[in-house]
Amino acid sequence: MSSVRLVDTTLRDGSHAMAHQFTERQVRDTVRALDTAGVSLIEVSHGDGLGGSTFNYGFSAVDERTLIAAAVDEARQARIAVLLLPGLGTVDDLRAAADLGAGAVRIATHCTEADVSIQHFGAARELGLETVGFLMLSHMSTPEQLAAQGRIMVDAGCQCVYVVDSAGALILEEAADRVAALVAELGEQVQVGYHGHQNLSFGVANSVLAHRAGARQIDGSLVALGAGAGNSPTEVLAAVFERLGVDTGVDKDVLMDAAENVVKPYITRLPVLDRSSIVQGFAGVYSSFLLHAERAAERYGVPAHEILYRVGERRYVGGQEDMIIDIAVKLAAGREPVSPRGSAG
Ligand SMILES: CC[C@H](O)CC(=O)C(=O)O
Ligand SMILES: [Mn+2]
Repeated sequence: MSSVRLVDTTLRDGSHAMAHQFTERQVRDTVRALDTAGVSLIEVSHGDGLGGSTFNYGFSAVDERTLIAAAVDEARQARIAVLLLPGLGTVDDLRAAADLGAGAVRIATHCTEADVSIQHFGAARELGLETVGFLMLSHMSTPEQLAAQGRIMVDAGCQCVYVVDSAGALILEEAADRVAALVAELGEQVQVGYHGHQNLSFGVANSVLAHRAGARQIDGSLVALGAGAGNSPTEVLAAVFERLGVDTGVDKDVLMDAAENVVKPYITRLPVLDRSSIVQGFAGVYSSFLLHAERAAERYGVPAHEILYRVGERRYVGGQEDMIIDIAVKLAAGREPVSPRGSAG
């Protein structure tokens, strides 16, 4: 029987959808439920990773170190992972997380910038952490380019490289081909993972194809709680892989219970497939830009989906959140033509 490891990111990618307002009680309850279900890796951090609580990205309600410590305290079998974006989080942040008991780090770079992670992978291995590399906005690179970037991460100490569909833009073989290229490049040496978003509704289907192409770690979030239209729902991934006879080691019924009774009651904004999130998938926009665009839209009286179309055209990447304001200001001043396509609905 083939197998796959389901990794849960409710408490990290879900932080975007919760505007980074997770409480310690929510984190404890969610970790306990995921741990009981048998999920072996649970990610907990500000949505933008260690050190993300800033004016640019949004302040956390509770210091992420308090949340990481609470997660470690609740987990019986699961390992707690943190996310780190080099340049935002530092090696000192990583040391602090390891001191709190985090056992894994996922180091995320734009899909063409793997070299900025080299120092961080080295430090993580010295700290004895499990290491994962995130190649974000993977739709912007060809399979071959991604494979070359994955090689850089692996040579630096990464044990699993992820195809990260940050924009929820990949459709079926576009996801599978990227996974297959990484598997071909990295061989048996390390694993390959897949992180999907639901903006075009392909999160789960792409995850199945990613597994068939050789991915051995797949991300999900309970109730799909995550940026944009959310992530592939962990409880659905568990049910689908069970139907396909793929061993996940998790109990889907416990996960469904956690989704219904633990996570759904605290969600302030359910992930939805609306015009803005569909435009994100269509135009290839970083999912975490959604709330930033909605806030700018309200402040400057312009449509959020128009802002997102412009962001897609300019291929902005994580860290360029301020450009969302720039576009909104220009749209409001009539200095950005509103495309017929964008205003049709
Ligand atoms: C800001 C980091 C980002 O949310 C990582 C991620 O989950 C993605 O790129 O999809
Ligand atoms: Mn994501």
